[in-house]
Amino acid sequence: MIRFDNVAKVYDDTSRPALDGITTEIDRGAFTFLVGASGSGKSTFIRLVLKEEAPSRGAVYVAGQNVSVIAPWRVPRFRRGIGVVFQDFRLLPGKTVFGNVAFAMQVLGRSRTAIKQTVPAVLETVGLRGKDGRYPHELSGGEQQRVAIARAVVNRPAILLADEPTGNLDPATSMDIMRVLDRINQNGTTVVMATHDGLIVNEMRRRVIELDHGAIVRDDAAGIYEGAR
Ligand SMILES: Nc1ncnc2c1ncn2[C@@H]1O[C@H](COP(=O)(O)OP(=O)(O)OP(=O)(O)O)[C@@H](O)[C@H]1O
Repeated sequence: MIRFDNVAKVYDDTSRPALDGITTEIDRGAFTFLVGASGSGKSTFIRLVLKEEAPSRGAVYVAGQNVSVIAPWRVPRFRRGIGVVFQDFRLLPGKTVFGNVAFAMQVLGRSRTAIKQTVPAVLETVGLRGKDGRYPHELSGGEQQRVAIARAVVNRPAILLADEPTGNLDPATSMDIMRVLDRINQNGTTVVMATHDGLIVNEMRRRVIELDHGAIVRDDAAGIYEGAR
């Protein structure tokens, strides 16, 4: 589903590569943790999958396609196949829970009927039944992240990328969010989650790819993470 073939990334204004010779493959339907200390390259990995950055060397393939050769006018359609969740939720403050999730369908021109059918079902999946009329400031952090996840998956992307999705949440709330991500993965979505939270990684027992200074230093099928080296 996602393949990195000897990928290096050097940002223009730095000399040290953010990613340095990464070769790895993530299967369709897998749940994969990307771990490592701050600055190890996790977010860069995610940005390359999204074609927000271009590799300086090597190639990134998503669903068999080399992302470097996707024409600019095709990039929006390419990104529609990928849901993204961030640490800071990034909800629209002036829209309700329903409105935030519906907006992701509206921008694709989906019908009102489709939106009315789909949004409640997705809110149910993330555990937000009954909260559809609330505004983001009326929700806990965990609930806001559930809205962000609902918005990311409402158009049924093949891949969900989560960059430190539990970074602003307490341990119990973080585990609730992990159960939501796990459910989405069970429904067939390939999930890649960047984190430095060893507690979560050790609880979930999924594949762990560990980065250190832009290189893969460990890749375990049902790994644990002791924390940053
Ligand atoms: N836009 C940029 N321009 C220049 N250098 C960058 C840019 N983005 C990241 N870097 C550098 O690339 C390296 C990897 O950063 P990256 O954000 O991918 O790491 P990370 O593992 O996601 O860290 P964090 O957990 O702190 O988000 C770091 O040295 C960082 O300073």
